[in-house]
Amino acid sequence: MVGKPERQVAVFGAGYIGLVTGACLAELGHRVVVRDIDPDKVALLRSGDVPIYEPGLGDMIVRNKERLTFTLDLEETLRGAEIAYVCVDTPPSASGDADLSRIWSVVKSLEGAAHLKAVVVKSTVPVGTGARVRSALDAAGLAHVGYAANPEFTAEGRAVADFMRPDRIVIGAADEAVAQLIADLHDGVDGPVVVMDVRSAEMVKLASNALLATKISFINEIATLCEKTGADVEEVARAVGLDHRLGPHFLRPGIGWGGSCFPKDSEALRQLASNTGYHLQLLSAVIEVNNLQKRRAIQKLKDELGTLAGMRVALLGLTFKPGTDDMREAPSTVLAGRLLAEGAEVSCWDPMARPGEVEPWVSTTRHATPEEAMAGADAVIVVTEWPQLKEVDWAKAAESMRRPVLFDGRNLLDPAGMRALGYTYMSVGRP
Ligand SMILES: NC(=O)C1=CN([C@@H]2O[C@H](COP(=O)(O)OP(=O)(O)OC[C@H]3O[C@@H](n4cnc5c(N)ncnc54)[C@H](O)[C@@H]3O)[C@@H](O)[C@H]2O)C=CC1
Ligand SMILES: O=C(O)[C@H]1O[C@H](OP(=O)(O)OP(=O)(O)OC[C@H]2O[C@@H](n3ccc(=O)[nH]c3=O)[C@H](O)[C@@H]2O)[C@H](O)[C@@H](O)[C@@H]1O
Repeated sequence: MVGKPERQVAVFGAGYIGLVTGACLAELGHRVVVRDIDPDKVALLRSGDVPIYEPGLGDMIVRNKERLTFTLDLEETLRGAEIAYVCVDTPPSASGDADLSRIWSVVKSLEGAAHLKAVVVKSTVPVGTGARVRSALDAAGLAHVGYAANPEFTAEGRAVADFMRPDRIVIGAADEAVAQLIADLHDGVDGPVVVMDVRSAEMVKLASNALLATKISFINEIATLCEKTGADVEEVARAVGLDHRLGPHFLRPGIGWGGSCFPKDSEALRQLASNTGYHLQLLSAVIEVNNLQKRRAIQKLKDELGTLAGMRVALLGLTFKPGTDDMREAPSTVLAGRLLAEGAEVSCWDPMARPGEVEPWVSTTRHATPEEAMAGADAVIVVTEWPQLKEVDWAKAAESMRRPVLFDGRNLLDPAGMRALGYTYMSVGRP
């Protein structure tokens, strides 16, 4: 740690974001206590294990074990803490609005922590949440404690690297000294600090995710049109992305976006608008295109096979993207559900997923290798572009299938090569 003083930080939530935040702040030289209410998670962390898969995280936790502790205990969390970071989950509620109950539970637990200098919300929240937290802190006699929004932009599978080298650190605060305190906490992080008011910082997070999702839905619609007109979306996306005003990122067509954030955050932003009486037309279309994209994959198979009833379909990859074990809102779940509803049998493979004993996974058979999942199948769908799929002996796998029908939902494989192996090959927006 160079320059800025070392701080004592309390982190609430030992999930993807809380763990990465806690570990990275410890790496920067701060003393960090991470609290969770899940006893199993805390026990695992205390035993030296990491409950999630995130590259580099385990090593970072071990490296900083003198400065980084995990606890269930509130008093231990807050003892000597100067800054309280709120990193709890904000899942969708039945209405589509973000469920902030865990945020309120943490804010309530801060009552009495008069020694804090600042409370910082990192969780993704609707615009206006900070103002409500501010009022709650004031009402709890903590008017002297600063407040900041510090939304997180890391992507799973590269969260540690993203945290240490972000495109920007956004800090929303009404008070300059509080903004400076949080900026100083990031001393050693390689990225620009952008300070603004709290509401704008909250909006930056939601707008960023919505725009990323928009780019993907846009290219997926263009892919559909490519299929109808004979153009190749991969060529189109490559050349469109060369325009520096548009950029090459988030133009990969596929079976639709999923994950713990795009689906919930886009819906939460839509509902935030609805709550003000405004209908976000563009974002609504972005969500609709994404929902259709997953169903279109199943329709394509149905068209090819005549029926899905009684067919065995192999799903290769289950997590919402490679490099993570996260199954939240994974497109594979919709595909499996639709296939089962059509009367198909589902076999699957994934190197990381933890689907658990819930529908639709309880009715599927999981295999140790892609080849095993494909043996005897009538069709196979590449759902997640795991690098392992590049190593599959596709020729042998084709022979082992009842019918070598392949829907490449991530445009991972070479169409001509796969057709030469005997596959009836379909992909997203490529001839
Ligand atoms: N997962 C990601 O890559 C990103 C997530 N975010 C946002 O960060 C927030 C957290 O997301 P994740 O880490 O993915 O969620 P998560 O579900 O992995 O972790 C949340 C943790 O908070 C714990 N928790 C709940 N109530 C608590 C309380 N009262 N005190 C202490 N711990 C409590 C839960 O037991 C859980 O371990 C969400 O708002 C999400 O939208 C933002 C950017 C990226
Ligand atoms: O708020 C969040 O939680 C995070 O959400 C996303 O990160 P993440 O969900 O981890 O993963 P992404 O790499 O963005 O992928 C999201 C989904 O979009 C899909 N995707 C992504 C890019 C693309 O070109 N095409 C495409 O279909 C992926 O397959 C995946 O299903 C954002 O990239 C992060 O900046 C943000 O912090």
